[in-house]
Amino acid sequence: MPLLEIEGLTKFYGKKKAVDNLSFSVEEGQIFGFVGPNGAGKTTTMKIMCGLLRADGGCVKINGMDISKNLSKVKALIGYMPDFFGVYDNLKVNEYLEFFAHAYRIKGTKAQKITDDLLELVRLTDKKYDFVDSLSRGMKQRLCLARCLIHNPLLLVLDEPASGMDPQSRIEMKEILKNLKDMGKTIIISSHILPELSELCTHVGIINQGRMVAQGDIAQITMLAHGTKRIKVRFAEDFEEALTVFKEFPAVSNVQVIENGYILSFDGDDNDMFLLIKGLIDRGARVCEVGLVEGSLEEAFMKAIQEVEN
Ligand SMILES: Nc1ncnc2c1ncn2[C@@H]1O[C@H](COP(=O)(O)OP(=O)(O)OP(=O)(O)O)[C@@H](O)[C@H]1O
Repeated sequence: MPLLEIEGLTKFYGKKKAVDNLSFSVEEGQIFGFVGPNGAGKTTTMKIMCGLLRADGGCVKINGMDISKNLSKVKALIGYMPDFFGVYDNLKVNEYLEFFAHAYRIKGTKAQKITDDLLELVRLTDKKYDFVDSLSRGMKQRLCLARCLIHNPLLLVLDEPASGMDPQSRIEMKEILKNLKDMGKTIIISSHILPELSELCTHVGIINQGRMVAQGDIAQITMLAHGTKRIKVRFAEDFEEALTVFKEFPAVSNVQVIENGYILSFDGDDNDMFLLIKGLIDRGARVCEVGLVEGSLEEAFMKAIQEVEN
């Protein structure tokens, strides 16, 4: 059973259809990138899945429970980070986290221990006694992330967690999200910053005009851009004979030269890949790297969006 299951979700604002018959699911342990242009319907979908907005049609299930029938139980399973951070006059960082801990009925030394652990996780331990409003935007967003984790939720829903951050803060946020991934958290993260998502996410859903236009794991989404997988093969030293070997394999096309290697389109299965690597080694190649080319998520995104618009 998937941790999150969305089926036929629809939401209107007046006559405007913001979410249009949207369906997707997220399994435990996945990091699901929710990608789309401005106004695509990401925030609306995330708010519905966290029980903050009511849908006009369709259904959201968390851990098999229908959110419309089990709102308080489901809310306890989710940590939601909105795309804005409020103003907190005269509240210090530790007071802020303890305040939210109390809201979850976590009190006393337990609340203090959770505060300390979370501040360490989001790298704000040295800001513990600073006023929240004195923090930089990046620090506030990290604090907001810590707040979402107080009740140890099963599912984290993060709406543009790195928006408006400088490059350094974005890197810090990405490192923290990687830590959460390593801890086995299931995360849905919306973003415009596609290349960053490709490093972090295991799966991606591309949304446009309220509809899911493409979804799959990173390899499937990357394939969208080229029609096939893009593979990088590198050798310990220059190996020009590779071009002859590639010609013997119909699965290989579109070969591009890089330093000590090649990037190629590969339309084959694991056995074809084994035979290709074996073929190269048998001809004397010192193969030192074979891997999927990432970073073409941007192209897949543009392609998916264009296909819908045409
Ligand atoms: N409260 C509202 N009232 C009316 N229309 C709204 C409201 N909230 C969102 N919309 C509209 O619904 C559509 C989807 O908005 P939503 O904020 O969900 O998109 P988004 O993908 O999160 O966009 P962004 O990346 O800009 O945050 C947009 O056309 C938006 O203008």
